[in-house]
Amino acid sequence: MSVRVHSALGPYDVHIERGALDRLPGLLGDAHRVALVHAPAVAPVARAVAAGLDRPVTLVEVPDAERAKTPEVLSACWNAMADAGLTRNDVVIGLGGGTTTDLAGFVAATWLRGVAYISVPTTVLAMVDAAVGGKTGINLPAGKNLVGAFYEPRAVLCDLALLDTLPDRDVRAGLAEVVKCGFIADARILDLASGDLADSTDTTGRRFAELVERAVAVKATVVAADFREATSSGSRVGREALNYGHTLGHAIEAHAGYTWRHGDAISVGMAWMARVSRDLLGLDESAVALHDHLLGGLGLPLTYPGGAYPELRALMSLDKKARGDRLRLVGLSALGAPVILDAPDETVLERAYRELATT
Ligand SMILES: NC(=O)c1ccc[n+]([C@@H]2O[C@H](COP(=O)([O-])OP(=O)(O)OC[C@H]3O[C@@H](n4cnc5c(N)ncnc54)[C@H](O)[C@@H]3O)[C@@H](O)[C@H]2O)c1
Ligand SMILES: O=C(O)C(=O)C[C@@H](O)[C@H](O)[C@H](O)COP(=O)(O)O
Ligand SMILES: [Zn+2]
Repeated sequence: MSVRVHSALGPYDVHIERGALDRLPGLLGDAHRVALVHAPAVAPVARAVAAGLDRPVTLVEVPDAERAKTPEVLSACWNAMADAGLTRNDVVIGLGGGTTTDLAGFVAATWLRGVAYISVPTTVLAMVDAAVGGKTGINLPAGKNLVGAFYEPRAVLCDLALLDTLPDRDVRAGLAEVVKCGFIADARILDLASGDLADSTDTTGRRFAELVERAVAVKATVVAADFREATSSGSRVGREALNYGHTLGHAIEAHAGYTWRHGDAISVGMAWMARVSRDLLGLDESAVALHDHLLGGLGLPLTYPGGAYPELRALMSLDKKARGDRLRLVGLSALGAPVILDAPDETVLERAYRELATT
């Protein structure tokens, strides 16, 4: 099936099916050359893709995971574009997990001030989230995704067959973003996942495919309404809703030196926000328990060392939702009802964090 994303930069399709990669040759238009930026884990796929395209393809292998999202690797990619002679009508393809698609999208956004980009996500997380919606960029030691651009792909090819080699830990990390979409917008996702947690992780199954489709649909709807994350006002939430669990999650990633999986970090972040939401927004205790049941049941972490809170709090000050000295968090007043918490009570935040350590 396909989901159309109506973003501010024009519509494009996200194709979700086994065999979606077969669509790639038909998407290249008049490109003379292709730069295929890929993760090491999918190098054999990259070579097979390159062999199937009837024009010169430059393979650009980047480091694994968050080690790809650095200024040094970005600069190496720009030099690879120069060496390849990539011109304005040419195409950059990003093939890999969310780290690769975030980087490759930013390369496409910045090379010659923007060339066409096709995203081929190869992890659950990248299919349901990173490759859709136009956020591209890299990290700095000071914080997650601090440098980047909003830039849309020509198309996104979610070939579910590519998940056959994905380690179970990464399948589960990707499902963290799926249940996030359930918590903020689509209760059917919560029913589907809680209906059979083990079956939810079977990437060949029908339940899994529906979870992916629904998460992409949530993202497409949110992005269509607020592409540049600019329309939250007061407690009304636009695209920032997709950041549920991310303020603490990103701080954990930076604190851990980018050694944690993104999905694992936001799992802790959502467990924290569920408790903050209970204390400041009256979120039901049953909804908090559902967070623990779903995230914990998927094998995702719910805690981070208690002593780290002061450093995590300092890192949270650089969150993109912050305004001046004011921290702004995405909370839930109920399942499916995201709310912005502006300058929340600091004692509540710390107490909720300490509660996690004892969960
Ligand atoms: N732009 C956005 O809107 C957005 C949204 C969500 C997350 N993100 C970003 O995405 C990143 C996380 O993405 P991720 O979870 O995909 O991590 P990742 O890119 O590190 O991939 C996870 C691991 O899986 C390996 N891998 C990838 N595809 C594989 C395959 N088919 N078979 C075997 N191994 C494979 C990778 O090499 C890596 O080791 C974070 O940097 C996060 O900030 C961005
Ligand atoms: O697309 C969005 O908007 C999101 O917030 C999705 C998040 O899952 C994703 O991790 C995103 O990269 C976070 O963006 P950031 O602006 O907080 O860095
Ligand atoms: Zn995320």
